[in-house]
Amino acid sequence: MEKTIVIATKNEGKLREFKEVFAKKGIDVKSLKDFPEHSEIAETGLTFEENARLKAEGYAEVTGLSVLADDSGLQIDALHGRPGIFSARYAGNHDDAANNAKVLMEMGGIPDEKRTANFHTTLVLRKPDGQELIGNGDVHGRILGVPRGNNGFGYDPLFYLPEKGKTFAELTSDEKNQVSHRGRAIEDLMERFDEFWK
Ligand SMILES: O=c1nc[nH]c2c1ncn2[C@H]1C[C@H](O)[C@@H](COP(=O)(O)OP(=O)(O)OP(=O)(O)O)O1
Ligand SMILES: [Mg+2]
Repeated sequence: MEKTIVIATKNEGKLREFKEVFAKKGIDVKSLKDFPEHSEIAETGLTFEENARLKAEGYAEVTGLSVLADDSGLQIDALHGRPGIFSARYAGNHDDAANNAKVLMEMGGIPDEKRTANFHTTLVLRKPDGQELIGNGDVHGRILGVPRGNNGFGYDPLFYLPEKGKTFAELTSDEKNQVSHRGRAIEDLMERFDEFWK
């Protein structure tokens, strides 16, 4: 039985979260750092699933191993679901501070009760033979007017979880993994993982 999964992301924040969760499950994970040749995959899909699949396929070619790719983003109701699949390149390309500033500017003047949003993750796990396992996860919260907290990455300082009374950036990584879109997508995938992996 093959034992290694390559986490095919260039995002250090995602990689940290995946490593924590998979280590607890006793699964050996590698990252793109273990493979010297890996140019970035263009995310030309129209959905999270299409983009995750493009990354899984692209990096499977590079590594020849089983690959897990994540496509995720923040969907803000008042912005009609934006930034959505464009979350990483909303303002600057992979510039978290610029992306957060753009969201805050666009949300200016929108009252608390209309600041609802959700984070979404779609995971595509692809075996070398092309078989796929897909997982999805969502978490609902609100967009603050002022960033709070120093943990996490991306839009975490703006994403407030009412039931915790904290933003994602104020949670420990364990706490975040228990409730986050990514944590839930991993759980969703894991429900069917054993059957897929054997
Ligand atoms: O838990 C999260 N907490 C805060 N922000 C998050 C989270 N999860 C996704 N995000 C944001 C970051 C990025 O702006 C976009 C994902 O874009 P996405 O293309 O999936 O990832 P990426 O380009 O950073 O790395 P890669 O494509 O190599 O996996 O959504
Ligand atoms: Mg990306």
